[in-house]
Parts: sequence; C-alpha cells; structure tokens
Amino acid sequence: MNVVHKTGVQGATNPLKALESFGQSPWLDFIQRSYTENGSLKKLVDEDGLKGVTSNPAIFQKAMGQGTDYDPQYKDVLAHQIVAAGTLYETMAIDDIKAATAVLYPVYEQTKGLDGYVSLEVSPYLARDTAGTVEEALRLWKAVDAKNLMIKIPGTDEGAPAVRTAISEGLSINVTLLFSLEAYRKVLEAYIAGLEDRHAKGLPVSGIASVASFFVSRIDGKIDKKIDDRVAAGDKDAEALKALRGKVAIANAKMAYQHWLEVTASPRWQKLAAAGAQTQRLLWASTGTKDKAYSDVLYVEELIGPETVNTIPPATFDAFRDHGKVRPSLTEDVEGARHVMAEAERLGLDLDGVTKTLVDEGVSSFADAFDDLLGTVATKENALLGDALTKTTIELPADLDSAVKASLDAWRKGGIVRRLWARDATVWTGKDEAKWLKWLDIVDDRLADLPALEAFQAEVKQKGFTDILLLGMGGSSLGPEVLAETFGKHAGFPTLHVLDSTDPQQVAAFEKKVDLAKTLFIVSSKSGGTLEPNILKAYFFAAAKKVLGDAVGSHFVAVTDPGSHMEDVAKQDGFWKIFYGEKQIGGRYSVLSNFGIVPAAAAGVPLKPFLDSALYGVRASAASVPPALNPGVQLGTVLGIAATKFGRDKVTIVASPAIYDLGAWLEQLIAESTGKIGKGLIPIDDETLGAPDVYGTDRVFAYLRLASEPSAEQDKAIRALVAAGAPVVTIDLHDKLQVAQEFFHWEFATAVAGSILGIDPFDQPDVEASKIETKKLTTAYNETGKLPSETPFATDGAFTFFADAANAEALKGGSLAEILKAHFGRVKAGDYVGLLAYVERDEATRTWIQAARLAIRDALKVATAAEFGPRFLHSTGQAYKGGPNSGVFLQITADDVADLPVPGEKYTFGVVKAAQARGDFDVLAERGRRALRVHIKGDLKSGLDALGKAIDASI
Ligand SMILES: O=P(O)(O)OC[C@H]1O[C@](O)(CO)[C@@H](O)[C@@H]1O
Ligand SMILES: O=C[C@H](O)[C@H](O)COP(=O)(O)O
Repeated sequence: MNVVHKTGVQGATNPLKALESFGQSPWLDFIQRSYTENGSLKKLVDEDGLKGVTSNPAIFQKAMGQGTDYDPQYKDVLAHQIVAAGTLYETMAIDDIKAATAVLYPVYEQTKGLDGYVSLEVSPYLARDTAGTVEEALRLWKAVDAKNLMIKIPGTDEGAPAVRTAISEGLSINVTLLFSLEAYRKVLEAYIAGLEDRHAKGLPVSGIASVASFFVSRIDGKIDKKIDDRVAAGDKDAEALKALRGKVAIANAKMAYQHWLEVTASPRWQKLAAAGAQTQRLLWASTGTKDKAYSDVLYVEELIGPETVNTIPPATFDAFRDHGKVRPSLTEDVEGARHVMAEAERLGLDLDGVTKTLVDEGVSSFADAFDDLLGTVATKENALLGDALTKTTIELPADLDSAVKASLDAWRKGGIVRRLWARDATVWTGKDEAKWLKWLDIVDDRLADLPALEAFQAEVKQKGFTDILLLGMGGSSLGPEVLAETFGKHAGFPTLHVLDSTDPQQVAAFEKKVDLAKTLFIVSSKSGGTLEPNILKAYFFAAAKKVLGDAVGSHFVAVTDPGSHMEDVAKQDGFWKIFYGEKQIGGRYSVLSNFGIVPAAAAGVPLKPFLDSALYGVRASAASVPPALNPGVQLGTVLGIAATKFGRDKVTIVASPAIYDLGAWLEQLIAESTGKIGKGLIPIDDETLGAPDVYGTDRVFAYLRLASEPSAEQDKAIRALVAAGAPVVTIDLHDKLQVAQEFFHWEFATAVAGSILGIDPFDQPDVEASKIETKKLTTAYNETGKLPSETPFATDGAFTFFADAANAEALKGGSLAEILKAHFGRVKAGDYVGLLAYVERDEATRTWIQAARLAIRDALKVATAAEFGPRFLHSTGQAYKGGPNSGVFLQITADDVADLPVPGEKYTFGVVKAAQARGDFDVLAERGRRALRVHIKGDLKSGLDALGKAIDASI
C-alpha cells in the first residue's frame, strides 16, 4: 500500500495533534516495511503526534502480498535455512514490528509507557483456541522482545481467558475484534482479573498496558444494510429506521465508554490503580468510513474522549489531518446514544445477532487474509527455491478438476492441514492415528542426529566392506531398495543389496552374489517379529559364521524398534551396532527414519543433501502452506477425490527409468495405507505405458519424471494420455536425490487421501490374517514334518489348479485353457488383474510377468499388477484382501529346484514360501475374491512359457 504523507496543517492547528489535548491518542492502522524504512512513519510521529501502530493479518497481507519490499529478506533467509511459508512470514513480520517499535520507542518513553505501542496479532487460526493463543502470545512476545510491543488477541469467548493469562504473565495486550458490549465487559474483566492474579502473587502490575479494540464501522455496515433492506421492502417503521442509519455503531461505542467509566471508578479498580496499574483503554478500531455517504472522518470526529485511542487507517489519517474537527464528542449526548440503542432494539435490528456474526466473520476474514498472505509467501518461496523443489503439474478433466478445487477449499476453510499437523486423529477416523505421526518430523530428527550417522558412514567406509546385504520386508526393505536401485554404488562404499524373499533360489542367488567375509548385513525389522527377516538373519548369520567365526557379529547391524525381539537377538549375537526406529512410525512411513537412513549411510549416500531435500518436502507441505499450494495436500486430494467421486481408484505409477524403483515403495505406501474396509486406492506399478485406448476410466496417472534423464517415450505416452483427457499428475524431480523429497511428498499425500477416503491410513488389519494362516501351516509342518495336504480341483499336464469351493465352482473345466478362460472371463470394466508369483524374482521371471500383464491389460482393458510373493504380502497384499473387491487374482506357485534349511527350525525356506502362498490364497478366498492358484510342476521356465501362451489364448 502506498501511503501518501501530505504535509498540511501543522503544529497546534493539526487536528491529529489536537486529539492529544482531548486525551485521545491517534494510532496508525497500518504497517509496511518501506514506510518504516524510508522515515515516513517517523515523520507521522514527529509531525502528527502519532502515538502507536496496529497491524492485523489483512494489513500484512497487503504489505507482503505486493511489491518487492521483502525480496532481499526472502532471499537471505532461504539461502541459509529450509523453512515453511509460515516461518518465513513470521520472520518478516517480526522484523517489521521490531523496526516499528524502534521508531515508536521515544513515544513510549515520553509517555511513560502509556503510548508508543506497536501491535502484532496472534495467528487468526487460533481465535478459538485458548491454550494455543497463550502459547503463541508468549512466543511472539519473546521473539519481538520490545517493551512497547502489544500482542493482539481476539476477544472471542476463547480469547478472553487467554487475555487474562497473558496479562498475568506480564504481557501488554491489545484485545481485538470486539463488537458487543457483552464481549467488551468480559475482556475488561479478564484484564482486571489478570492484573489481580499478578498482584496476588506479589508481582508488579505497573508497566503492563492494554487496549480493547472496539470495532466501529463494520457495525454500521451491517445495521445500515438491514435498515436499507427493510426500507426498500416498505417497512412500516421506515422513518424510524432511517433515523438510525450511521448512528448505531457510534452509540454502541459510547455505551462501551460508559461501562469503562463505571469500572474504572470502582473500588476494585482503584485498588489496582493505587498499585500502579494502567487502565485498559478503549481503542476505536475499524474507523475507516466504508459508506461514501458519510463523512470520511466520521468515526474519528464522533469518538473523541479522554484516555482513549483511535487506530486510524492511512486514508482517514490523511483526511483527518486535512479537515478533521475536534471536540469532546465521546461523552456528548450520551442519552441520545442510549435512545439509539433502545430504538435499535425496539425496531428489531438485532444488534446481538449482528455482533455475533461480525465476530465470526472477523475471525474468518482474518483467517482468509492470512491464508492469502501465506499463499503469497509460499508462491514467492517456491519461485526463489526453484529446482530445490520437485515440481508438481496437475492436469485433470474439468469435472475432476473442479471437485479437487472444491475439496482443497474445504480443507482450507476447515484448517484440516493444520489439524493434521496438530496430530488430530479426527482428520481420519478418530481412533489411534495420532500415535502414528512421528514421520511428520522425523527428517528434522534425523538431521539432528547427523553427526552420529555420518560417523557410522565413515566407519563403514573405513572397514572396507564390499557389499551390504539388507534383510527385511515391506517398509523395512522397499525404501532401501529404492536407494540401491536409484543410486547404485558410491565410490569407496559397499554395494547395497536388498533381500526380501523366502524363495530358496533367490536366497541362494543373493548368497552367491556377495562375499560373505566382506559383507555388512543389515537386519531390518521394526517389530522385530516378522518371520522373513528372522529366518533370513538366522540363515546368513550361520553362513557368515562359517567364514568369520566368532567375529560374525561385527558384520551385523540391526535396525529395529526399541524393545523388540530383534534387539534381543542383536544383543545376544554381539551385533556391531543397533540402530533404533521410532515406535510412532509404521513400516511404510519409515524410509526417512533409520530404516532408510542407516542403509543410505552405509551405502555412501550423501546424507546431508539427501535429508535436506526431504526437508524441503516437509516444509513445502507444512501446516502454514494453504492446501491449494501445498504439494502433499494437492496430490492426496487428487488421489482421494478421483477414487471416491469418479471411480478412478487405480493409481498408475509411471517413473523415469533411473528412478523406476520408487514405484515399488509407493505400492506399499498406497496400498497398505488405503486398502481396507472395502475401500482404497490400488497402485499399479511398472505397467509399461500404452496408448490411451488400452485404459478404462478407472485410472489416475502419477508420472514421476526425472527431469535430468527423462524418457522421451514416456513423455510422449503421457502427453497422449493428457490429450485424451486422462487425469495425470506429473512430478518433476530435478535430480535423483529428490527421491527423498518424494518420499515425504507421497507419505503426506497418502495421509490426505486416507482422510478423504475415510479410513485409518496407519493400520493394516488384513495383513495379519494371512500371517496367521501361514503360521498355522508352518506350525503344522514343525509338528508333522509336512504341510497339510491339499487337493487340486483340476490338473492339466504340468499344471495343477487350486481354489476354494466357490472359485472352483466358477472355474469348472478340465484344461489350462478352459480354466484360464473362465477365470479371466470374470473380469469386468473397473476390475484389476493381479498376477501373484511365488517364484524367484529375477530378470527372466520379471520379463515374463511383465509380458503377461501387458497382454492382459491390452486385451481386457483393465489395470494389472505384477507381484512376487512373499514380498507383496507386506505391500499390496493388504489392499488385495481388504480393499475394494475388484481384483481378479492368479496366484502362481512352482516346485523349488532346490531348498535351503532354516537354522534352528524343521521347516525350510521352501516350506515357508509354500505356507505363505497358501495362507495368502486362503485369505483371498475367505474374503470372497476371485482367485485361482496354478501350480507349475517341473521346470519353471517351460511352465511359465506354456502358462504365458495359455493366458494369451484365454483373453
Ligand atoms: O519391519 P517389520 O516389522 O518387520 O515389518 C515389515 C512389514 O510388515 C508389515 O507389518 C505388514 O506387512 C508392513 O507394514 C511392514 O512394513
Ligand atoms: O486493530 C485494528 C483493526 O484490525 C482494524 O481497525 C480493522 O479495521 P477494518 O474494519 O477497516 O478492517
């Protein structure tokens, strides 16, 4: 805002200066950096007798939202810190307030603490939160650290007790948003009670100042509108109503002043005054004339009286200097004012209702202004940070786009992002979600622990390991796998391998891949009780012991939650180190905790840039960033709304080849978080893009594009999809390290989508079911030496077929071809097909499954998932069982060429894998899923070839 300071009438003839002789202090309802810096503010003090300054969120919105005043500071802060928009705003606001307090300090001194104040308002989001207001008032008081600061607190029902506490803490307070006499009485009472609290404790009551900001013009705005409407409607009291136009606000203010006179004359107040207390002066706020029909200085001229303040907006300030007339108007015709009030009541103008509405509107309009301001700050910040942030581009069909925008606005109005960050479980289902939110600040936490992590990194390097073999499942392995696949080997550091299978061939292949004598083993399990990492640890510990002897423990590191079984094992076996996870983070949200950071350290990933990149993501999705600019909320909203309102629940993940493995991590995050109680998002990963016509209308595409190494083919296919009207979210990563940022981005988005879906995104109720079934089977094996027998419902050459009674009935037929035809014949539009292969996950099987799924997709035009067991059990398995019943599953099992023992157990890896496949299948069937198991006897390769051909023929 550009304030023109006109030098007009000066000295004693300056009406602004003349206010002082009537006991009124003119304050300025305005702040702007350049205005303070260029001496304009000081000039008002010197020439116009300005005695104070007030700010509010709308004033800062105007100051910061325009021009370039703040650019140097934006740049300076962002060059040194990774901060959220809210912190950036506050840093600048505090500097502005400090600078203004310095200008006004001489006034404070000259008036012995009566005047010279600059007001800074607590966040308008806290207007209904007593404890939050007190906390923020104390924080801001400390941050500005100036005697002539006033903290502005709204005089709502919740604000009044906060005023009392803040006063009792010795803060100077400006109580704002007062419209009604009733609210005013309460805050004057709160002020007095706060001083009495201090007095009772023997603390001084002098040196504390307070004003009660009683809003004026907004009242006339509302009442006059009512009058005009009734007059226009031919009200019988038209004349009496017209007589009240432009009168009620001033009469209301005069009544407030009468109350102040009464209270300050009371013995109760006199006692405090004798102890040195200052009165809480009435401050007339909202004194700019809004109705052009009135004098532009109406709300100054009519409210002049002793021991009051008028905070005047710049234009009114100039106008009053120019042609204001002074007289002791406040105590003039008090009877007339009473009559106006009585008339307003008689005529049913409902002043009580109006003032209540004004409080609500005041709170929400300041919140809107603050949203807007923070949006401006966030936009500036994003522009200045440039490529330090990943870039999200959302391209949606019009109907989805407007539903997403409506939801974002509802989130803004409901302050839901702030509630999420405040760990409010009612953002989801109101159960125990608050206990699972430590991932929100784990990046700050890990950065704080950087010295220890870097020391570990240096030790690993120095020990000269050639390989790292990480043993874990789901959240404990998929994040590390992204690191291994994305970053490859770092010079001077060992190569990271991740083993998350019980397939004996795969276990043997990994054993062969590494040099056991030079391998660092990371056993990774949050719960410490998961079957796979336990038996893998047992196997590799025994194997490594053969080459390392008693030194074997020094090659093992555990990452586990405190107090877990794995911690005990690690201690007993003399592991080199134990790193702890956070119990308040579930596995799939754990990648930025030690579960990802420890393997990252060991593999030589540069930790500070990695965590810094993640921190940019955390700050970008902070509570202070309004939903429409908040990348985590935007993405989550698109996913949630697309699924719930448009049936687009297949989140199709496309990633640039160099970061392709992010998809595997995302699958678990999305599926295990959202797929439950019959709802959910079904992630579709690594399904090579096709032409638009191979897709149904159940997709939303998420394209993770490595801007430095994009695939022209993917770009082209994505453009074609956008052109065909498919919903596409493209996220550009500017370098590989930004996978760290995407980890957080997607965690946040998943939490948001979970809220929209109405589920608890932090539990996994259906995973447990198959674990129980598996456990029954392995226990039976340990007891009897074999797995319980099972009977195929059909056999065709090398293939045997298993299903529960219902599925077997639906798939009647003798041959492979007939059974597959019947099975895939059950697929309808909007379904997805899951190929669930319990075989070694190697190049050959991955190529096979990819070809099979693409054939199915192209023929049936449905989404397809290509999964390997048991790995997917800890990932998409939750959604397949607990999510929407739209999956058609083909489970593939095979004979194991060779098996491996599990040390200390009767069962073998092969038995475990078989039990897992059966446990999985049983639960799928029990949940009424369309599921078929085909078992390949003999040679796997020729079996898969034949199965592939049969699939092609059946669709
Ligand atoms: O780290 P843990 O406790 O071994 O769990 C591994 C995985 O198993 C699950 O608990 C269930 O599949 C996942 O949520 C988790 O990531
Ligand atoms: O403290 C000052 C108030 O925030 C301000 O006077 C409100 O004025 P308005 O009604 O013109 O917005």
